[in-house]
Amino acid sequence: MADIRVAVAGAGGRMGRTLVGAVHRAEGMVVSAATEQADSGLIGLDAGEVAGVGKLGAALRPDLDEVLGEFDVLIDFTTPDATMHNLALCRDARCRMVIGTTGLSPGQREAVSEAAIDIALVYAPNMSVGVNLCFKLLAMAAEVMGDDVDIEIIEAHHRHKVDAPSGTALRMGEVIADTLGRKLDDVAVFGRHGHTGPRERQTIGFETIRAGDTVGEHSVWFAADGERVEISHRASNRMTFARGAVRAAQWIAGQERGQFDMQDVLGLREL
Ligand SMILES: NC(=O)C1=CN([C@@H]2O[C@H](COP(=O)(O)OP(=O)(O)OC[C@H]3O[C@@H](n4cnc5c(N)ncnc54)[C@H](OP(=O)(O)O)[C@@H]3O)[C@@H](O)[C@H]2O)C=CC1
Ligand SMILES: O=C(O)C1=N[C@H](C(=O)O)C[C@H](O)C1
Repeated sequence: MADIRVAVAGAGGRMGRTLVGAVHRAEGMVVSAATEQADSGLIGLDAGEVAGVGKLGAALRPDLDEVLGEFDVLIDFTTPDATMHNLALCRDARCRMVIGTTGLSPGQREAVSEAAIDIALVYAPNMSVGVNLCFKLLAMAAEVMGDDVDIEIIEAHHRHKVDAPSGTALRMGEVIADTLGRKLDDVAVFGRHGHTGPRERQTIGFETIRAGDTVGEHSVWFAADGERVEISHRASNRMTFARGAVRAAQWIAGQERGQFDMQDVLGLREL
């Protein structure tokens, strides 16, 4: 079987460089194209050299439309606007996508779902196996502990992160709210300050820490009187996300159309 040709969007970024390395090392896959922001000083450089894995023959281009036809799957960990631009191009060209970008607005999430009418894509705020296992554990904890506990989601990331709470924390909130029959938009409380009054049991709280080079940490408290369950995940390097994205790219190459997430890729949906 021919190698899967992968394009990496934002290949000069923290995740982009890690993804180039992960795809390069993966069996049956090649980095065939790469993009960066149009005014980036990296334009024209080789994606492999930027990622520190040696020359790969894929120069960083300023727009995905220049490399349409040169890839089978696009892996996109960039910004919401860049992802929307690439989504439209991939939809028109019928190319598959793996989207890791977080901070999408409700309208942008809707656009992802609409594009999946025509193309196959994986869209997930966290591609690590551990976090996706945690989503299952959270549903189980919410089911068992139900309305008798206070639920708080605490996340910490590096100082460069631009969206808050993290996409993972929001997805954790959605999983818990869905399990409890609550609507996250109605019960979410984002940080607290001043005279807040006592806590309302139905709320789900979000606390955000941005500090140093923290890769990504999430902890969910189910707190009752007399005991507390904590479900926590700590990523210590970005390769854990990149390896998940590579698995997603391999998996989505076998799909024709539809929106999927890492629960599908990892076979966790029916567990
Ligand atoms: N789903 C998951 O498992 C994970 C998701 N993420 C998410 O991935 C995203 C990226 O994170 P991170 O790598 O840390 O961020 P970075 O800012 O390091 O990387 C984003 C890259 O995209 C580039 N970029 C911006 N606009 C365009 C464009 N129009 N075309 C091509 N490239 C563009 C940026 O260039 P410039 O710097 O010049 O603006 C930058 O190099 C975030 O949303 C983050 O939350 C992160 C880790 C795991
Ligand atoms: O920006 C990051 O770094 C990360 N973003 C993702 C998120 O917002 O959930 C996933 C991971 O925690 C790292």
